[in-house]
Amino acid sequence: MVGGGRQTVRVADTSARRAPTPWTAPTAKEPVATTFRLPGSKSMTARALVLSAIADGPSTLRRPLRARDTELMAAGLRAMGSQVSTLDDDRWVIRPNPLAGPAHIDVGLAGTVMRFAPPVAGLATGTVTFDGDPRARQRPLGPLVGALRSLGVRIDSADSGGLPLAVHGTGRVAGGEVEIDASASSQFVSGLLLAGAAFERGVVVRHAGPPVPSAPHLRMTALMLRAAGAAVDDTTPDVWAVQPGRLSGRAWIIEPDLSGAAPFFAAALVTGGEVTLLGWPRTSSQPVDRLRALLHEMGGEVSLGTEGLTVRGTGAVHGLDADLSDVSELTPVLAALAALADSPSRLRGVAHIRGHETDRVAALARELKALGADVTESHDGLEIRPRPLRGAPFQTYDDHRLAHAAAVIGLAVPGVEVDDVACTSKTLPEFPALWSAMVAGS
Ligand SMILES: O=C(O)C1=C[C@@H](OP(=O)(O)O)[C@@H](O)[C@H](O)C1
Ligand SMILES: C=C(OP(=O)(O)O)C(=O)O
Repeated sequence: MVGGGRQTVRVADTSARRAPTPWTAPTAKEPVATTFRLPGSKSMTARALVLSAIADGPSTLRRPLRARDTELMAAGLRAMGSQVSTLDDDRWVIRPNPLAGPAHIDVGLAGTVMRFAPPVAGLATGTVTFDGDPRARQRPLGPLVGALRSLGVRIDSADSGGLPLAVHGTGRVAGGEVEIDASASSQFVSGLLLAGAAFERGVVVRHAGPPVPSAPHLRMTALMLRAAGAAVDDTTPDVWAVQPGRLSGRAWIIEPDLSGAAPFFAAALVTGGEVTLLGWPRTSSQPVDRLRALLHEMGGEVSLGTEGLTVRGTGAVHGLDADLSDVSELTPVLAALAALADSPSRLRGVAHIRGHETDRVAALARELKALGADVTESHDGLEIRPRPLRGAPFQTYDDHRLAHAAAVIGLAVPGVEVDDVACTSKTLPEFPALWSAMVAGS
């Protein structure tokens, strides 16, 4: 078989199948009242790992996220020669080494690993192969592979342009200007930029196509590159430039994960309770103002105090009409709130989440309908008209954020039977324990 005129890769299927863990989502008898800590942001941990692996000195990550996605990133960088010590939960240490193959990287189901690691592999000497869970082979990757090829990296791919891949690194990437359609994922752009300072001519990425989602994640990429010493120009819409140059090793302090906190904050709204996330920074690279506005529109209050970020529910949950393209990770939890609201909702602008861990638009429509909600699916979102809900089986499709959505509904609807809560290990292995403790305390 030949992929795009190039040799197609065949590597062993490395997907580790877990036994599913069924879970009855606990129902809240009282308003929740909890103050809790969360591990670091998945997105910041992934970026800090990549930047540290191509820096010119050692780095530390304080309060990183230990979860499947970030462990896979650490393992992938290790496979290419970086020293990545993750023994201490609070402090990971990365010592960069010359990157080299042969190596194999299991991306699991992590968009960050499948989009951020191949550009780094282009900088290695030798061949680095990539594969992941069956669903990872269906997630969009072709535009990134095409962009890397035009920047001078030799890559074999599946016919689709996606996984499995073999990146034949030569120890150098010419870099320069490249055009890409990044409408399927902002991570294509982030991946090119994160490695771009180490390309001989740096990189200039021009997006052409429907709008790029997840603008806050692109700002996070630019911010963290600058913090590592890179010169980044993101002043022109849809164009990002990173000058060639050395990156410094540094101490990264990882913020708590705002998207991971979203279901807990939603619990404050559903139960009319109060939830505080400790350790929230004064200034954040995550879209906290947007979350504040969305939760406010749905009936909650968000405030930042000395203790942390607090969300209070008022007892009422209102419907929402919003374009979520910049915060699409929040769609499953907001859809769950919408199903419990006192008025209809329209969640728009998220066509690209059909390429996330599962087709989230279709999966949410199907599972919310199974609970009795009146849902219409459009190409780029959902219309949700609340109706009385009933307990029923709820399938997660290996998607951690589908499990979060089920948990939120379960607070108010007894008998939501989640087929596999262990899929939350992708970004927050502690989820079931933290959730049950929150509800038990209510
Ligand atoms: O760069 C990142 O860390 C991420 C970017 C977004 O990806 P998409 O732009 O593909 O939605 C987001 O949904 C994902 O969870 C994390
Ligand atoms: C879309 C997500 O993940 P990924 O980084 O795998 O794209 C997510 O965590 O909601």
